[in-house]
Amino acid sequence: MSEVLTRLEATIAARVGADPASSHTAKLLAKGVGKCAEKFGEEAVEAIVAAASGNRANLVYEAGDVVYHLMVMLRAGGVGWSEVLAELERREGVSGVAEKAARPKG
Ligand SMILES: N=c1c2ncn([C@@H]3O[C@H](COP(=O)(O)OP(=O)(O)OP(=O)(O)O)[C@@H](O)[C@H]3O)c2ncn1[C@@H]1O[C@H](COP(=O)(O)O)[C@@H](O)[C@H]1O
Repeated sequence: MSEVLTRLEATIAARVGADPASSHTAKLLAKGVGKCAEKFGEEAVEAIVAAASGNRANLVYEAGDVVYHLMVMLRAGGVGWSEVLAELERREGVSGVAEKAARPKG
């Protein structure tokens, strides 16, 4: 599963500076991290609506959009997927209550 995300991250990286007319990723990246974050938020809302309405097929589809737009936003924000994985690994075995105290401020 994570290989798909690794490939997707590489594809997104390869779209930096590409022609926005032929690549949705290039179009988003060219607009900057703010627009990428906005799109991520929109896709998250669509996934929320699918989940809340009990539409399983839509939820799977919208979750795909959410993950793709998360990866684009991370790229625009200069964060590598390996950093997110390292953060998840760090949390393994740590209780959610203790984790809250480790959250970055601001
Ligand atoms: N996983 C995705 C993916 N998921 C969703 N989308 C696109 O995200 C867009 C979301 O729909 P919207 O209506 O919100 O977007 P829009 O109307 O095109 O854009 P706005 O003008 O409204 O901002 C659609 O155009 C989808 O095709 C994706 N586009 C690309 N990928 C991956 O990225 C790869 C590279 O794509 P390109 O950058 O387009 O070559 C693809 O092979 C895929 O692996």
